[in-house]
Amino acid sequence: METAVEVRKLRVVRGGRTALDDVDLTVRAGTLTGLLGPSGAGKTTLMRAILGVQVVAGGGVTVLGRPAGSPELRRRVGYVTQAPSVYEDLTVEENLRYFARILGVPRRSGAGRAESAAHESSTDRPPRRAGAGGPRTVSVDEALDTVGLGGHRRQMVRTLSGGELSRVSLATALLGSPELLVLDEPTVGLDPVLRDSLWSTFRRIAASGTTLLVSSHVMDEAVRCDRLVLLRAARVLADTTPGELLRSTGTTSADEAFLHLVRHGPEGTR
Ligand SMILES: Nc1ncnc2c1ncn2[C@@H]1O[C@H](COP(=O)(O)OP(=O)(O)OP(=O)(O)O)[C@@H](O)[C@H]1O
Repeated sequence: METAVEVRKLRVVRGGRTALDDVDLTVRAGTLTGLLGPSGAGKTTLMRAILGVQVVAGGGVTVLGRPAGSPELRRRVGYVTQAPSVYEDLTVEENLRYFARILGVPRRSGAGRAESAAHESSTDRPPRRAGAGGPRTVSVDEALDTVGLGGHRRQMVRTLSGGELSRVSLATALLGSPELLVLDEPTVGLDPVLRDSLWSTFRRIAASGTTLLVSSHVMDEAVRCDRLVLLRAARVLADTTPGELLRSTGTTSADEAFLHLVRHGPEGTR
């Protein structure tokens, strides 16, 4: 399988503190990878390095076959930070149309710069990934449907709930039809029902072939991922699958598994 992100011997120092230390990581294309770890573990720093906006002290990051931060990756990689990046005094649809115009994305489905998928329904399919036919454009309608905000399109952003607001930011990132989507703690502060619904959205997006890297400090979200990378104190504690994590630690929840790894180290797994 193709590699979307390759991190080798990455070392980052921020404000005199080692934020990442000798980090190796491979993210395979088309997978949903969870980046988990406690506050301060280095998750945001690693994401920033993948985006190419982090000064690094050693090692390197390759994204979609190019050095992280290469100009040509700008359209191919989407990033949603913890801070909402949409305009409060516009409606949901106005925000999306605004960002679509900047990106040169058409309003309607399938009519973009890409050739493919002109007949895809906008309601039951997530945005599709670039295939042999070249990059495909995700329309405003498709992005709204994918995040389940079709019914809120005329609502002012400032009146949305926290979960809806997160999903507007996610929808704007989908517009560029990124091959890699990097989401920094998208479920923080949301209730379990909303978190569950967002994770279902991530799974749908991944099923369409997009690579997702999603950070969280809620360990139990780990089970929704194809792969898990556990960070602790600037280092990778484990790079595994949810099933293997539980099996190797002899635990029944991701929280317990993490505690087991902290106490006994990766070598202490059964
Ligand atoms: N500008 C900075 N100056 C000094 N230290 C910093 C700076 N930015 C980050 N750090 C430190 O680097 C370490 C990693 O931070 P990072 O934001 O990557 O953690 P995180 O895992 O994303 O945490 P959280 O879950 O709380 O967002 C932390 O110890 C943090 O205090």
